[in-house]
Amino acid sequence: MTTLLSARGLSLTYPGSSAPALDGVDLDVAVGESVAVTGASGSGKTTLLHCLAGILSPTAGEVTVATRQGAVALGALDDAGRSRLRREELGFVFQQGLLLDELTALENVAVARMLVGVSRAQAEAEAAQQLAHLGLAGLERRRLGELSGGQAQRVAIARAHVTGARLVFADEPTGALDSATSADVLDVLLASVATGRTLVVVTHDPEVAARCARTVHLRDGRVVADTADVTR
Ligand SMILES: Nc1ncnc2c1ncn2[C@@H]1O[C@H](COP(=O)(O)OP(=O)(O)OP(=O)(O)O)[C@@H](O)[C@H]1O
Repeated sequence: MTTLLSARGLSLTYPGSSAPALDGVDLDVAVGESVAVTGASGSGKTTLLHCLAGILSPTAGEVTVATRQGAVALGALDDAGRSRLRREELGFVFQQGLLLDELTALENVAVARMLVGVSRAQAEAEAAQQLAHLGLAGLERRRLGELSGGQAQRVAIARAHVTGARLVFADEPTGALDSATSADVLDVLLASVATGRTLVVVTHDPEVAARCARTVHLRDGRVVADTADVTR
């Protein structure tokens, strides 16, 4: 097992809060795993995802990511370094947020490559290829608002994948979708796991969790169950 992501003793207390949102989480994620993070509302799922991805800095503990340049401790990076690591190494699929309604599908995907210095022409060529791969050929010039929820999530996945990210974080990626469209979006995410990507997905949806190889369950900011403990 090759570890891609490792968290040790992760704790985070938000300013002004008396209770920790995360309380001593240890987690190792191996290359090629699909991990569902579940738990009741307020149990710390999104906070954990954001700490694992370097969006939030924990109050205590450390996250290490195996990048293409070797192992990197997120705590050793400054804000700019963490932003760069996110752009170059990680993919994000959130329920809403990263995509811009006023841009076309193609532009929304291409921007992820342009942010790392790739020319517009090259970025758009790569974006078109990624969109076609995810079944969106012919819709490249549609603005996001002209796509269905499921199509928009495919654009988000294309954006996460176009960078070559090996590690994809998804936060309630099917939260706004009906069950047939949810299953379809999950098919796309899991197909990418079958080709070697690693997926960490925060979800309330038991069907999403059931289709992931592993479930990590949080309560009050702690891991209280991890199916890897049973299967390893
Ligand atoms: N920016 C913030 N400032 C203060 N407290 C916060 C902030 N974000 C989250 N919290 C608190 O931290 C705890 C964990 O929140 P978090 O969003 O991680 O939970 P969650 O499991 O993702 O919840 P949900 O399923 O409702 O999205 C909650 O008690 C929440 O109220």
